[in-house]
Amino acid sequence: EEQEEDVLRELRLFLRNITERLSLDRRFKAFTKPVDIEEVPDYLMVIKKPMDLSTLLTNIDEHKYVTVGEFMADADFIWKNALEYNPDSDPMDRNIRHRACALKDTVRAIIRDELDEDFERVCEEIRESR
Ligand SMILES: COC(=O)N1C[C@@H]2C[C@@H]3O[C@]2(Cc2nccnc23)C1
Repeated sequence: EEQEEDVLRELRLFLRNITERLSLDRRFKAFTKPVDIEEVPDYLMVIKKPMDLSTLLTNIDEHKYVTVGEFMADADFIWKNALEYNPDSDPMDRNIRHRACALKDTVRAIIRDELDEDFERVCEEIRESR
């Protein structure tokens, strides 16, 4: 129905805006592109679902997300993967884990501050109807 497509168009605009703002934040540079498997050959042995900000953007444009909750589930893989793959006490691992935690908190703060609960409920009704 046309009104539903209007809602999903607005959802994609909201999700692109969040994703682009995160991509511009220098703290999150390590999360902007997929981890380079040639540079890190064991990455896919440890991490079963790689995710990054550019892939989120592609998914948005491919209409993968019908609710903010579905987007957040993928966004969560970005920081969860970083905590899992970089667990050591050395400064490099601690630094990327700090940035991963900042990413988690920043996504949640933006959504708490900028997502209307009624809008997400309409998206969830569309998801259940399909
Ligand atoms: C989200 O980013 C990450 O989880 N990582 C883990 C990898 C280990 C380390 O840092 C990463 C890239 C890299 N490339 C070459 C040599 N060592 C590294 C980025």
